[in-house]
Amino acid sequence: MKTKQEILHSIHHELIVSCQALPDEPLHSPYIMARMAYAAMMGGAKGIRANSIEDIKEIKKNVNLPIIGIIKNVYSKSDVFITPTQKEIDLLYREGVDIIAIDATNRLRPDGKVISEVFPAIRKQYSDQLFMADCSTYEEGKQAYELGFDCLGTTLSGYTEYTQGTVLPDKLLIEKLVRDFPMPVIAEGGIWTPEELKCVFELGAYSAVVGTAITRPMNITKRFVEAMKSNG
Ligand SMILES: CC(=O)N[C@H](C=O)[C@@H](O)[C@H](O)[C@H](O)COP(=O)(O)O
Repeated sequence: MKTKQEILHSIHHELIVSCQALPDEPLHSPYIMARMAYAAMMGGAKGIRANSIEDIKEIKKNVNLPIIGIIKNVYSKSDVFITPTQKEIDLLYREGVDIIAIDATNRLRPDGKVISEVFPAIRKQYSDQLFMADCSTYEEGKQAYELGFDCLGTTLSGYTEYTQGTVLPDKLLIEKLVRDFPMPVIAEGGIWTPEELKCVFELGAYSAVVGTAITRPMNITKRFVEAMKSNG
């Protein structure tokens, strides 16, 4: 089994590809996500971000790369949907993923608590597990650093009510987190081009996750169609 340091080292300055398709997306299927992950590996990715136990199990059969695991679950009365409760964390831990990513925003979770109330017990219970904090702001990153997360992600910038409209990738957030916190900062969210990927690394990102631009053909098609229309 790899140590925490070995896992982090293996994704340092490397590309992680997010292979996700929710039930309402055209490619929703563990089989397809595993093929996506395999293609990403063949293309040179050094990590996979994946959602759900079903997808993770299938990806593991096909790909021998570190996995950032999440479980997206929508509960009523809460906007937190990326690994929102202890239940999803337990499932991911039992399945075994290299890094568990959790919503680390300041929003109320389905259990009525905020991350600063729930994470200390999780950190204690699963001391051998790497945790990534999916943040949307600098303050959330700071708090996650203080709470003992192992790496920070910019995943939720642009996706919380108070960050809506942020231009992605959120270069300013990446830059500030890198500057102030001596821990891996993973650039994630809205990286669409190789140039943008290069740029986030120049800003000091430890590694970067690219999802939609590689693994969501419907959205990629839309971009082409929209570009075509806007050019008359
Ligand atoms: C906000 C949210 O739900 N983000 C999710 C997090 O796991 C995924 O749907 C994204 O695809 C992933 O973050 C990668 O980002 P992008 O697809 O922009 O490269």
